[in-house]
Amino acid sequence: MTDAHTTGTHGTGPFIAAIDQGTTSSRCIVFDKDGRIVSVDQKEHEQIFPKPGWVEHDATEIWENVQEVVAGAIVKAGITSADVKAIGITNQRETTLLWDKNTGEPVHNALVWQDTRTDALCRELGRNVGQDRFRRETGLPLASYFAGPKVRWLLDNVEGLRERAEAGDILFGTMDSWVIWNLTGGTDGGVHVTDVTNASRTLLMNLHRMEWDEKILSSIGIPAAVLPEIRSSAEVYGHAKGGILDGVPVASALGDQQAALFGQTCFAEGEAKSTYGTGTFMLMNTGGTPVNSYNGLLTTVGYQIGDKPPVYALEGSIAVTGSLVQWMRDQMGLIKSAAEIETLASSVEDNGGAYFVPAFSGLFAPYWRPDARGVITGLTRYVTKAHIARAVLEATAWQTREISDAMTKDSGVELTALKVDGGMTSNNLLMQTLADFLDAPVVRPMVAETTCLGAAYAAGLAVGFWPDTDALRANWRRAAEWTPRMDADTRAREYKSWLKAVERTMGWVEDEES
Ligand SMILES: Nc1ncnc2c1ncn2[C@@H]1O[C@H](COP(=O)(O)OP(=O)(O)O)[C@@H](O)[C@H]1O
Ligand SMILES: O=P(O)(O)OC[C@H](O)CO
Repeated sequence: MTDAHTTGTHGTGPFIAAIDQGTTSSRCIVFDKDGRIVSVDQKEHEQIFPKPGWVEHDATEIWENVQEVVAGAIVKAGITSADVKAIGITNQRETTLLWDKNTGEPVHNALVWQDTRTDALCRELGRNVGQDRFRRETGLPLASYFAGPKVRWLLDNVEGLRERAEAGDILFGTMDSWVIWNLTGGTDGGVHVTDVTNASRTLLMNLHRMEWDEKILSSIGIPAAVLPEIRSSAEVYGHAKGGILDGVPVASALGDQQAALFGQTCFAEGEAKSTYGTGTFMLMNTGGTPVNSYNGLLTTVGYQIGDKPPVYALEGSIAVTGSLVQWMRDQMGLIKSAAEIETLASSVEDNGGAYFVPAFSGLFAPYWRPDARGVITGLTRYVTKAHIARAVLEATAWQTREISDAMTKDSGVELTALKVDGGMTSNNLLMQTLADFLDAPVVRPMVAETTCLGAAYAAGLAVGFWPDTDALRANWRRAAEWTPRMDADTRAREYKSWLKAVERTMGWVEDEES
């Protein structure tokens, strides 16, 4: 089951270049008209952990890496800017940066989506403003995951910053805004924009009006002067200035999970995808109206193509999945590579009674409990590292099952099949376990790089490279499928044990500690 990517030119073009500014790395992929990969370049950046729970990125390093991978991908493809019809942008969402618009210098490292330093601030806002108000206007629960409280933290903690922000010298952006501003000239006329999908993750955008919500801005304490203009996900925002793609239109921006929804061509209501990387994010297209969640999901914008109405989505976000495998490798030393977890887990028949709930940053969907911490339960002397490896993989599958259940309750749509992508989908045992726990088929497309593909598709639509979404659908091809094999009794018994293990994580962190 290999993915059909190759490197080297497909025909003579033209092409679309997509930049994915992700949590652990930045990459650029060049696609041809059939949505096939022509070339890839990728570079990791440093993860900075100044204190427990704090996670930062150096945005200057990120912008340097972006320029490097763009040049790398173009050179590997053996093409020039004249062959590239548009650039699409996709990005890790929520990661928050403030920079000086006169110098282009970040005022502080970016605060990454996993960073929990705003937990106490969120509790305070919840008491003063009320949880319901945020849910109603923005579709999101008040949580440290989102950008708005991170902006407030920076304004409160970087000396003199609030005055500079109020004077109009400071710009806020998630990574899409930072990359687009720099790409289009930076201090020399760079455009300061974001798209509706990224804006829908800030806790600051009114989900019904697609505008910054003035009342929420004033209750969090963020001056409007720092905010980017909110635009659709597929339109020309400006043109690259300087660099290897000088003059090429910058024509899309989508948060990475929404880009994957787009790349998986989930254009019809009820279609869903789940992306298995550092964390896991399942999104379901819910059409033209936002669906309120009563079961711990997020209501978010799926995409908006130019001046067409926005398409909404329900999202279940899981903070720790692939990063648990990394933890087994780097912190525990139980495996040497991420792929080895499959070999180890396959050496036993089952989990030996052990369950691993990786609530390392609290629990995200459907619980939203910052006070939860990780547990391994059911331990006896019988349990070996192979059983733990199995429990690690099962944790990802059970968390997906919980989200899928919540989605069915909120949307009324029963999952008939799940489209998957991301680094963890190369693990066959995990994919089989997922099909077993969901009791539904799991399918993976030929081009597993759906995040970049989605950004490329949106940019291509904006410049007429592809005529419409039907043309994109025609490119989707199945590479692999896993069908359920587990009997219903075993599934029900195991699910019950999993839910019991989840209960054990709650309330570990006392209020004053977090
Ligand atoms: N064979 C595998 N089995 C389980 N997990 C894997 C495997 N290969 C990669 N991973 C995990 O997938 C993640 C990388 O996937 P990727 O989609 O590149 O993530 P991201 O885009 O979030 O950086 C890592 O956390 C890694 O531990
Ligand atoms: O960069 P990724 O793939 O880890 O995705 C991160 C998400 O966008 C966080 O919401």
